Amino acid sequence: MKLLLTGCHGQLGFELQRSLAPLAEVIAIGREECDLSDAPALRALIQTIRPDGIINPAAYTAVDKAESEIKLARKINTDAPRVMGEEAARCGAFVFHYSTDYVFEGTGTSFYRETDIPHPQNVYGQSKYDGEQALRAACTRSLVMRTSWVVGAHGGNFAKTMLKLASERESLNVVADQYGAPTSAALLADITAQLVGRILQQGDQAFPYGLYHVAASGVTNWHAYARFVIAQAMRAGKSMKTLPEKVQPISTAEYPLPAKRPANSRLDTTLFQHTFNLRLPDWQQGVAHVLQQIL
Ligand SMILES: NC(=O)C1=CN([C@@H]2O[C@H](COP(=O)(O)OP(=O)(O)OC[C@H]3O[C@@H](n4cnc5c(N)ncnc54)[C@H](OP(=O)(O)O)[C@@H]3O)[C@@H](O)[C@H]2O)C=CC1
Ligand SMILES: Cc1cn([C@H]2C[C@H](O)[C@@H](COP(=O)(O)OP(=O)(O)O[C@H]3O[C@@H](C)C(=O)[C@@H](O)[C@H]3O)O2)c(=O)[nH]c1=O
Ligand SMILES: [Mg+2]
Repeated sequence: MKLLLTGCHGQLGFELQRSLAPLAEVIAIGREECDLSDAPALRALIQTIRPDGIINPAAYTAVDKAESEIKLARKINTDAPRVMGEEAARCGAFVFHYSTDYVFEGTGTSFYRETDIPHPQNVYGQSKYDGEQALRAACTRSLVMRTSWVVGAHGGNFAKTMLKLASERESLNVVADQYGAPTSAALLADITAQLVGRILQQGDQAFPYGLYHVAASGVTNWHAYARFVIAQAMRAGKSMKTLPEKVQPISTAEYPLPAKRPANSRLDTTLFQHTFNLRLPDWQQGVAHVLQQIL
């Protein structure tokens, strides 16, 4: 089996290179090999490689910058998945794709299910939602995993930002009214490999393609998450200028940014866990493991 893996230098792409390696021949591409905003180049590449499967963790993930780079965000997050779906359908390949909690409006406190209607509040979220739809419409053999707050040892993320800021400043202000679950890139990569392995062994006649919510279990907010990360770093012997109790809880209104974030990013993962008979560990486990690697 031959797999085409995009975004191989990103958080998730890096972990997928590891987790997919024992299963198949993996052709891992980064921006150097193919600029995903160039649809004809992407089409040509897929036609040349003729993969059995496309795994697409590549995305435009700069949430605030997307507000002013709308066209580019749409090319990468909407048009590229559409092209992948069209070309996969043509060569009989399957597509695994990732999406985000930011497709939801984020009101209330209940856990979002796959049947809830998205209502993105920012350009990134809209471009990712449109990408899910475009891919699903173009290719029935596509699996979309919506996840949240991805954290990995390789690449940029909130936890690393907090470690850096806490080593430089005496105190930090972090929003305490946005709720969700940090999900480790390694967990998503391991799950992806499990599912690819099933297709490899059993074929995909009965494989339940579709849309699933896949995030670590439990819930936190960015403020509590920041405190957790700093406390773990101190336990590992790192000196921090900001002590966990010096991380001040603030409201979203007190931290204005170009892109509006959902206050509620809770994802209900029941459908995924039941369908695939896999369990999703608590967010703390994944974050602790990432921190062990970083620290
Ligand atoms: N990060 C998060 O918190 C969350 C992410 N997701 C989704 O999960 C998936 C993986 O995210 P994550 O690994 O964190 O993302 P990263 O930002 O870490 O990685 C994305 C990768 O995509 C590549 N890329 C961006 N633009 C292009 C382009 N024009 N051509 C080729 N490659 C490009 C980047 O390359 P380069 O390094 O050169 O920029 C980067 O390697 C994405 O679909 C994302 O939307 C979902 C929920 C939360
Ligand atoms: C750095 C910093 C951020 N914040 C706030 C801003 C924001 O509301 C929240 C998170 O900040 P970030 O900019 O790191 O998070 P953001 O880039 O919005 O993270 C999102 O990325 C995309 C790709 C996704 O798909 C989402 O699931 C989510 O992970 O923390 C503070 O309150 N204080 C700070 O010092
Ligand atoms: Mg960000």
